[in-house]
Amino acid sequence: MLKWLHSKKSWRWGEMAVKLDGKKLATKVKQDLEQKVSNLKQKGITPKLVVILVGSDEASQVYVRNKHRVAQQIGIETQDIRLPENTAEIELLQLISKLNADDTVHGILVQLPLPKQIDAEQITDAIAPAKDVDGFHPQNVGHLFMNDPRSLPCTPAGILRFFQEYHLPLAGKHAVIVGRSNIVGRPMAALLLNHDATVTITHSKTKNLRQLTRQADILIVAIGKADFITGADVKPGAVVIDVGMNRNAAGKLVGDVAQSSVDQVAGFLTPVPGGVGPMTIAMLMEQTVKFAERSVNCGRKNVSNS
Ligand SMILES: Nc1nc2c(c(=O)[nH]1)N[C@@H](CN(C=O)c1ccc(C(=O)N[C@@H](CCC(=O)O)C(=O)O)cc1)CN2
Ligand SMILES: [Mg+2]
Repeated sequence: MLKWLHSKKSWRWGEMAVKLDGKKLATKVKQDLEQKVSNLKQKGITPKLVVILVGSDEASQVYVRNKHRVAQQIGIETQDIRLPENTAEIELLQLISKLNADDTVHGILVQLPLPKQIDAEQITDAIAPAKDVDGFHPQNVGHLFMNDPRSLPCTPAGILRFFQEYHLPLAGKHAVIVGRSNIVGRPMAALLLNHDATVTITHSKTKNLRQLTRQADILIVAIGKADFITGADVKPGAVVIDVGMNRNAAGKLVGDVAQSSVDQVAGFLTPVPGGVGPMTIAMLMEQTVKFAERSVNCGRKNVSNS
């Protein structure tokens, strides 16, 4: 654990929130992974991640490019599969089936969102649970909810890592999650529950939502609305995690939290950009390396390197 990451300082009234630095933490995770990848390569295994992008969504292209860049920095082999916007669901299913059977591939990721003719649920169901680096397969979701996680969705995993690295306690704390998506809100709730937090999930139909957020020791906001949470909605000293990524009128990337007002009230706060986002990609790399390590333990070698 690196000393510079975690502040032992406790928050006091009138102080600005301590920034939870996702860029720094992601750098540390990636450095640790470089060593693990090098160890694997000595055993004849090169971790391999396949990323599939269907269509030409601009933001997705940026995220996918970043995934390949970070993987290559660490020494993970990647395969970049681009399919046209009008790809039929069956074509994607056939591709996944081939990749499931390929022993050189440790992780398969289909970038979301998908074009409307493709049912994302059919696709996540088709990826072999042992290669599901996104943790979206129902089997992996079930294991997570039974407190026996096999593969974690990357954004919640990255959020959990902040708590661990900054020594922020979870047991007995009241965590309020704003948003109930399959990618963030629901798995986040399971993960926090597994760490003994008391969890409330809120969403668009929740009555008196702001009364709940004001009671939160830990507030996780993933609702997709700029400035949805302000300082008035936050308990003094709370840990606030901003998962939002919205473009404001000036085209600037902003979260779901009004950062300048929440900064005055919260004890700890993730910035946007540079908070949760970089950790999502770091966790994807960690999961890919874990799957490759697991393949060693199962006696499955990476054929191209063995
Ligand atoms: N199959 C998946 N699809 C999607 C996921 C996912 O986890 N699996 N999550 C998001 C997109 N995403 C990764 O895929 C992602 C989004 C943003 C970032 C990030 O680092 N953001 C930066 C800012 C980037 C910018 O300037 O635009 C930050 O917050 O600092 C990483 C990953 C939906 N799809
Ligand atoms: Mg299904």
